[in-house]
Amino acid sequence: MDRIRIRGGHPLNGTIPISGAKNAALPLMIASLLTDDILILDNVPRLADVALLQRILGNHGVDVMVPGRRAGGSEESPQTLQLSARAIVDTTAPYDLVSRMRASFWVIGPLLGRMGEARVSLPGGCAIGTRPVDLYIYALERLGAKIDIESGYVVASAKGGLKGAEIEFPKVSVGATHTALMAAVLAHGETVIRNAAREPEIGDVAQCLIKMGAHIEGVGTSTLTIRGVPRLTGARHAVLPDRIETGTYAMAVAMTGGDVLLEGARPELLQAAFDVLGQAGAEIIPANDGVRVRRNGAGILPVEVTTQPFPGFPTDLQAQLMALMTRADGTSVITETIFENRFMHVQELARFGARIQLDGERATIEGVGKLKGAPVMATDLRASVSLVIAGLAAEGETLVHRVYHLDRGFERLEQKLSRCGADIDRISG
Ligand SMILES: CC(=O)N[C@H]1[C@@H](OP(=O)(O)OP(=O)(O)OC[C@H]2O[C@@H](n3ccc(=O)[nH]c3=O)[C@H](O)[C@@H]2O)O[C@H](CO)[C@@H](O)[C@@H]1O
Ligand SMILES: C=C(OP(=O)(O)O)C(=O)O
Repeated sequence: MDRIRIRGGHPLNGTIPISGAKNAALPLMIASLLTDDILILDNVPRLADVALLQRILGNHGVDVMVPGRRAGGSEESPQTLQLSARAIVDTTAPYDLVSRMRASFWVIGPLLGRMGEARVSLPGGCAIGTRPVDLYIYALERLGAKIDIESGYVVASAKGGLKGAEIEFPKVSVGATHTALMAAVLAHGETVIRNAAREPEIGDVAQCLIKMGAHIEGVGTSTLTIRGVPRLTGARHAVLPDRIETGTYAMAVAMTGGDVLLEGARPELLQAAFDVLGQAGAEIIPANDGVRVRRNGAGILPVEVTTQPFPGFPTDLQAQLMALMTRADGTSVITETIFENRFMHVQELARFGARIQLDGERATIEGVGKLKGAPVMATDLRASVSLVIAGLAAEGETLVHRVYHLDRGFERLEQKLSRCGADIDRISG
């Protein structure tokens, strides 16, 4: 199995291109199930999750084509996918595929909306908590679906079609909002989703659905009003830039010192994270073609941060911030309120010599003068990249095992970092 080797201690300087967002590309690809026309998606990142979702969609009958590359194009150019769900041949999403990726469960909304039935395995994804699906079931039942759980599958049917309804989520959920939205666009009548998640990736999907002919009001707010239409058409849409990848590299620069342009990044997508980085002593400078992040000379200052749904500080950057705070001049407190078990990086960061104490949802991080490289391994995507950030600043060699987590969510990670001066490479096999 591949490993990433890092020899720490080099500042980062240069340009890092930001890829399309994984967490937008996945639901956008799933939206292709809603139409028998062609959906063209530009700026799709080359990630293991995207490849796996192509297989899952293929199982339902979706043809996924990668149109001929432009002259001069390469593996580094953003990818365009053409998705055609002319005929849905199977409404079952099987365990062996869905158990590997949380977002694949979201096919349940479009399958139910278009076909009136779906049989989808309960999902897997990063091991960061129990991750129940009660809110999805609540939303689909409100839309008139009959739901049963049978042998690990959610079996949903709506023979006469879904019917618009009031859906008020008791808790903010990204996936349940995506699912309710994608189910409601083809329902009869009006749906109002209250306490909807406001993550920018939901707005991106809503904008694409509008291009496909959906009627959606309130995009970007916590109340979405959807007037169902009988059919959607094809469209062309570019995936928005990845705010979590942006924040991750920003924290890497804050950790190592240096000056990097995050090309194509949109700062308004992660204002809360940039505010925290500013408090920590990094300079965040908006540029025409992205955002510059710089830390030259100054030490890293400790912070107190609580994860929240958007527009708050994202849980998907919590592990990376913790890695940064291991080197702060003082004690930081990070409170994780979204997932109850998202601290798997703590024991691995300790291998570098970090001092972190856990008390329920609170982590107290006492900054240390230096980290020392170590063999490490993480059980989820963002935790894995937090170990890369620690390794970039640690003395000596770090080996990050179980690289497949990183490949789920970070495109060409070692290339992007090595071009900015990091000593990092992949050991295959
Ligand atoms: C592919 C993707 O976009 N994944 C993101 C998505 O995950 P995901 O959509 O799984 O996260 P949710 O927003 O649904 O989860 C938020 C909280 O709601 C709880 N919950 C959720 C559904 C439900 O039916 N019942 C319930 O209790 C979860 O256990 C969690 O405590 O949003 C998370 C929160 O920003 C991010 O960390 C993930 O990267
Ligand atoms: C938790 C994540 O992914 P997933 O929801 O697919 O497990 C993530 O992107 O950080």
